[in-house]
Amino acid sequence: MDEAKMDENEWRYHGEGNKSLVVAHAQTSEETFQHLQSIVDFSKNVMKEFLGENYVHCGEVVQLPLDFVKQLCLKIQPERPESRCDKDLDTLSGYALCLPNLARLQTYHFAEHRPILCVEIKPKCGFIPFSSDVTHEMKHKVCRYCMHQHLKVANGKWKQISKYCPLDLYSGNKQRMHFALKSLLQEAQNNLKIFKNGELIYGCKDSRSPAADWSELAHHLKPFFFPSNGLASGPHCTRAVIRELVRVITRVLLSGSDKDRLGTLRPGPELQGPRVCEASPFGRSLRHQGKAPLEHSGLPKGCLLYRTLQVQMLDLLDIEGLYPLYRRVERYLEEFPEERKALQIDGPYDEAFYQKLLDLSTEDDGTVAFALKKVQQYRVAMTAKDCSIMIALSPCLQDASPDQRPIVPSSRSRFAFSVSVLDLDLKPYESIPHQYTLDGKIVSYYSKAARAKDAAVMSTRFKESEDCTLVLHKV
Ligand SMILES: O=P(O)(O)O[C@@H]1[C@@H](OP(=O)(O)O)[C@H](OP(=O)(O)O)[C@H](O)[C@H](OP(=O)(O)O)[C@H]1OP(=O)(O)O
Ligand SMILES: Nc1ncnc2c1ncn2[C@@H]1O[C@H](COP(=O)(O)OP(=O)(O)OP(=O)(O)O)[C@@H](O)[C@H]1O
Repeated sequence: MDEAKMDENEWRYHGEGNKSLVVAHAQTSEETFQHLQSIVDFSKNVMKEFLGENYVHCGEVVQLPLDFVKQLCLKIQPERPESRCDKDLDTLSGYALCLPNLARLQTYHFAEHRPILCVEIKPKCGFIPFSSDVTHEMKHKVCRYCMHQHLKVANGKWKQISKYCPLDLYSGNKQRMHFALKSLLQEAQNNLKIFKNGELIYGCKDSRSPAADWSELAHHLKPFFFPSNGLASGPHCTRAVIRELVRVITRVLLSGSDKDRLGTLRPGPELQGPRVCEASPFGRSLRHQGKAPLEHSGLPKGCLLYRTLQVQMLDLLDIEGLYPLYRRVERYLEEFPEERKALQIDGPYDEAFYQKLLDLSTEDDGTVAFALKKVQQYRVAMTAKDCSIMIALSPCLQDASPDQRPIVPSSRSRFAFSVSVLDLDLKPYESIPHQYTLDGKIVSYYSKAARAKDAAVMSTRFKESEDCTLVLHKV
């Protein structure tokens, strides 16, 4: 074992069974501090540059008294979902990341006494890979999210397949975006949460969570969207409130000015792959109706969805093209382990790190430098594929004087709003082999499921056609 870990003060009691006593090695406080600081640096020097400063809140590393941390952990333990309780909280280092509460307005602090609605969306990957390294034809037709749904349901992570498809949300087409948001509202999984005054009122924790209740949600939302009229309750009211919510969120998602400092990625890789996922029920229903190819109005360049998609598309090679490059870096590190620091694999995530990400060339000159650049771009892209968007909305009075604050109107009210991104810690280098294996599993499971479905459709058709089979006997 590593000599550096031979200090008994860094070990602590973990648990014991009949035969074994388990002690666990704790990271030193210094390591924890460095790790948290690298998250802040990455947000500040990379994500803020790419996504724009209005959307990214980097936070800061703070030191807390250990007693306070211990008491806090005990206090919140009963509220943690069971599925997360296998992860221990760090109660030893005394360091934590302090972030603003993004469920509140980030633009308008003096309105904090006003009620706040916050919608959190984890949109996932918004494009279909166009890389020529992709070997599975299915990956050029169906997006990863839609394929992954089948595996997640089979594994019991979620109860049923969602109709949400990220390509609909990222389309910039209002109709498709409405469909995507409604689908999220039907089957929130871990892609949608709604908070009222900071308290979670909608969204599920795991597959055991009760089914979504729209009328209860509408009851919470009604005062925001229909503040002064006595819109009756019942299904009509529920539909009206949900419709307003979907429209307002769509408007906010399409907002954002080109004038905000745009990341240097612009004009960045243009969307090359298909713009519609074959598994999206929206696309399928249009195809069945024999309607023309879907209109793609595109996202306005200033909006957060556009910027996030640009960063996601730093994954130009797909995991299939990336994995051999990762192996190249690995072989180099096996030979020269001391080079890990110089390669900046674990940071520092500084200006130099950011600058290297901007080179989008895909011409492989066989060097470790090329492989490393693509690996780092892939890690950044994966981070953007897994981040969440927080939209905070607070009603403003009809007669409030117009100023610089962004305002979104709904049919009966107006909201001051802010949009922020969260969960921007860079995906670890070590997770690349896992990504590669998972990708294979997702595609092969989906292909099997799709084949089984095709077979079922064929057999129904066959049965239907049996009704009018003519059996001709030889004479
Ligand atoms: O691989 P995916 O697409 O399933 O994404 C994982 C997420 O699952 P999801 O598909 O959103 O339900 C997963 O979400 P949950 O923890 O399951 O809610 C994590 O965000 C995970 O990131 P990390 O490994 O914790 O840094 C995510 O892993 P990464 O692939 O981003 O590393
Ligand atoms: N600054 C914040 N303000 C308000 N809520 C937050 C903030 N940061 C995190 N949250 C809430 O906590 C949840 C978990 O945070 P986060 O996604 O950063 O954790 P994670 O462990 O990185 O998650 P993942 O499993 O997606 O990797 C978020 O979905 C959000 O609801």
